Amino acid sequence: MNGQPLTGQAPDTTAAPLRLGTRRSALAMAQSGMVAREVTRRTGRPVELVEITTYGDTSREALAQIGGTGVFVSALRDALLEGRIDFAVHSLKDLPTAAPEGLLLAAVPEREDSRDALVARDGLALGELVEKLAGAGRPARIGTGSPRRMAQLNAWARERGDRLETVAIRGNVDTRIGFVASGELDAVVLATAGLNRLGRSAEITEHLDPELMVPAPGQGALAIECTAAAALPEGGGLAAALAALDHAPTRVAVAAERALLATLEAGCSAPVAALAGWGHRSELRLEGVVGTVDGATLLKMSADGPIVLDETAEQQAVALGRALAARLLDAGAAALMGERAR
Ligand SMILES: NCc1[nH]cc(CCC(=O)O)c1CC(=O)O
Repeated sequence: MNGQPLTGQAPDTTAAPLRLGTRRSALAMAQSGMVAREVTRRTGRPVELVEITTYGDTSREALAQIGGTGVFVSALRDALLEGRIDFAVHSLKDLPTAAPEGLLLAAVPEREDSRDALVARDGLALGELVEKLAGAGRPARIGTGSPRRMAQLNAWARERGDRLETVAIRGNVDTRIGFVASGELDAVVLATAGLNRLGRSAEITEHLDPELMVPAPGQGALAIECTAAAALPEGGGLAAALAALDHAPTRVAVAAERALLATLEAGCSAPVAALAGWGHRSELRLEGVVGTVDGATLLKMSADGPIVLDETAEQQAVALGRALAARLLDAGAAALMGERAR
């Protein structure tokens, strides 16, 4: 392979390549390519990309109608369980919270920027955009497919007494940004991490402060998955090799975010946001948000826990996430259940 890194081990070309299953989207290919290079750099094993087409890639139905983003994940998991690939890379925020049978979360690499990003016309930030259009006598039209982003955008506008209109969109990054370029929408909101990985960070007109827009649980982080059998002696050391890419502080932080999500999912189907960050002296601060899509109600709470980064760290983080979810439910999160859950 060209562009071999100067550090790390040279690929052992005598070993059979590890097969990394990936979706064909530009973002999935970029993420998989990065992980493939990192696995080779750290283990010396060559990695080949195997394209897996998922129903979510070919269907034009709304994601909600075909069962959420889990559809992107399940085709890769089937390929793992059928032995067609050795490992897979997912966006962690797309992973269902239920632990899959027969599979192993081999590594959670260090998280990219977790913030959401605004891509707006004329290089404008959110406040400027809304004010400029108010002057023109109409609300800003902002595209996002995410109820979580809609809820927080609408809550922000309500608080300021400004008007904006959230417009449901889906499609890949090109399609979404295209709505702004074409003038159909005034802005779209996307994950910063995805844009960075695609080399499109120059198109971001504002990084949305988590004060305004708490990201999705796991946003900006990747998940590297292999079969549980890869950790057994006959697995050839694959699980241990992949574990070299693990970043414990990220893994523990997203464990707290996902525990909050899992607990809330059991009791409520409202938009959920969660972000855990490390403070001084191994303090993990978890912030959780539950709201209504119209932004009329937004419950926001946080919890701090000193966490020892030992082998129980994930369990400590899970306990923190569950405790915060319980407080949110007590404060009325359960009552925010959407129509579908009724
Ligand atoms: N829902 C799709 C999805 N899954 C992961 C990312 C971005 C990368 C990440 O969050 O790690 C995106 C696109 C987006 O939300 O803009």
